[in-house]
Amino acid sequence: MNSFFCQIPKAELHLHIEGSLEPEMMFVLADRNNIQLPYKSVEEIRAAYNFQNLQSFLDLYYAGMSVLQTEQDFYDLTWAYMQKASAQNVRHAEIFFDPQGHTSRGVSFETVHRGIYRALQEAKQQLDISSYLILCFLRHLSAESAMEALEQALPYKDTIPAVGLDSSEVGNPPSKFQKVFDKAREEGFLTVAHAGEEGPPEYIWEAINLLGVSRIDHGVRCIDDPKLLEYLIEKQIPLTVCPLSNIKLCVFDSMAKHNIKQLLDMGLCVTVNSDDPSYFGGYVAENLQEIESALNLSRQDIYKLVKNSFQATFLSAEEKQTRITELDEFMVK
Ligand SMILES: Nc1ncnc2[nH]cnc12
Ligand SMILES: [Zn+2]
Repeated sequence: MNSFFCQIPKAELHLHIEGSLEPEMMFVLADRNNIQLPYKSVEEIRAAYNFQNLQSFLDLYYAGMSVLQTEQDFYDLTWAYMQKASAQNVRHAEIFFDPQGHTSRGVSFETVHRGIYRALQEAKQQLDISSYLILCFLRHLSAESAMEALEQALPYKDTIPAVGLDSSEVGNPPSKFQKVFDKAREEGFLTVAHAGEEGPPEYIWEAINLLGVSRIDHGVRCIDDPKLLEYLIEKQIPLTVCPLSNIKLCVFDSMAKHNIKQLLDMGLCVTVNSDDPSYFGGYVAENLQEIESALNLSRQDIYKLVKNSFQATFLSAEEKQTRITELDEFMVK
């Protein structure tokens, strides 16, 4: 790893905490909770991470989650990610969690939230990384189930500034969750949604027009709709792009064919993120390094992507500026 990509101050805005579960920890937690894994070794787990599309990944992702049972498990998972983020000079992280993936297995919302949130608070104190939590609804489940998850989150509203939408995209358009997102916005949540990862540009329009999102997660298929491109540029609606994820899930055939440089050059507010780093082979610094070499990015391109990452956060204008100043100081060193 080139140290520049580790050291440049950055924000991460698209990270599923459950997708940061490394195979080593999967074994430790399985042992601790007396769970039998269908793998004999860490190498065997990594060898299974060969995906044809989003669904083939999600099947393993939900199976992997089963080792997360106690508050301590969620704490350990989150603390491990924050240490990794600290080593890559992530200055601010906005982190997704999937409560329905846990409550459906009998783990309470409170257990999940307490473990994750405690680790985030400690990371603020000990590692000086700020963070926000984003509750994601699983779109392959019903709107009623999402509404239930929202109700469960209300007592924790002060610690969860936003809600999002993830899981199997095609066939589960944003419109399915319009009422849930209406209620979430009434309750004061900001909103984001995965859209245009595998699904069509129409889903990006729906996320904007029906769910009122502040950012689009992935969004790379906006390239198929010139009017949408124009709109995203004009409004500077950020896209949280995840290059290694897109290659592992066959959204693009190779990194050389990824459209992030094209989107950046057109003036979209694109950012680089890791999605599910343990499954896709890299955290945010590895994502930056991979696109730099495959797409011949300049230092100015990298600077712009990282600056966008701060601009696209839910931090206040003043907090954004503090971090951008730190970035500017790093660049002239
Ligand atoms: N890349 C992705 N797309 C949709 N849902 C997800 N959940 C975890 N990672 C995801
Ligand atoms: Zn994602």
